Amino acid sequence: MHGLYAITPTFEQCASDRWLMAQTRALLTGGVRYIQLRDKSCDQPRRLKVAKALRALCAEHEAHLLINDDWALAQASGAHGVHLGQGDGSPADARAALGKHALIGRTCHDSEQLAADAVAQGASYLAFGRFYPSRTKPHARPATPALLTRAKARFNPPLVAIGGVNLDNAEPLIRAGADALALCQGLYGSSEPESVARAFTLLFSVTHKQDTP
Ligand SMILES: Cc1ncc(COP(=O)(O)OP(=O)(O)O)c(N)n1
Ligand SMILES: Cc1nc(C(=O)O)sc1CCOP(=O)(O)O
Repeated sequence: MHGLYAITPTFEQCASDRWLMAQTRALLTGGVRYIQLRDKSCDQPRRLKVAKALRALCAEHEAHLLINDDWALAQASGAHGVHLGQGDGSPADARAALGKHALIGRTCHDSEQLAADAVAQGASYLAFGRFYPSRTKPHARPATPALLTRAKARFNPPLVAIGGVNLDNAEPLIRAGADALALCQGLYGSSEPESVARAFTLLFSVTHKQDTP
């Protein structure tokens, strides 16, 4: 896993499902490789309908769909995987349900111990954050880029950095060891989503080139 990872606004925050699809299409065209459906509603029929539509859009762009919190919805919609917070059940159970190829992400906040637990339970990637103040999740626990560097040296799975990331503050996270950057506001909040996604793709490639001896 590497590159740009877009997290949808909740249904409550979306102007409409049509808007969500149009914005997602633009982000995928701009180079986003992973989409996470993050919705907190109990509207199961709508959640399934949107998940299936996002799954089809991702297929058109050879991108991956993950579902936040809910591996049963991932299974029902044919998504590629699930993102699990600390209260969302174990990666091992999700792996048993979704199979060996599923992408299973785990929130590790600012903790190497949580990351070690996630690795032991078969997580596909480790998510650390938040790195900057986040309007999407104002009370998220702060983490620092130095944690990414330590985690890079210690763990094999890819590292995802999340929280308040934008084009102006992303570079130190890539340099510190983030394989992927996960953003909600910085991508879905943009009036020019395709251009912003392209600019991130360029930033990844320039930063990696500069870091290669
Ligand atoms: C890539 C990524 N990292 C962290 C989170 C946070 O997930 P979680 O701890 O489950 O919190 P909520 O998203 O459910 O509020 C994430 N969603 N994605
Ligand atoms: C969903 C989420 N989880 C976080 C964590 O630190 O665990 S920060 C966050 C919000 C990400 O959205 P934005 O890019 O708009 O800040």
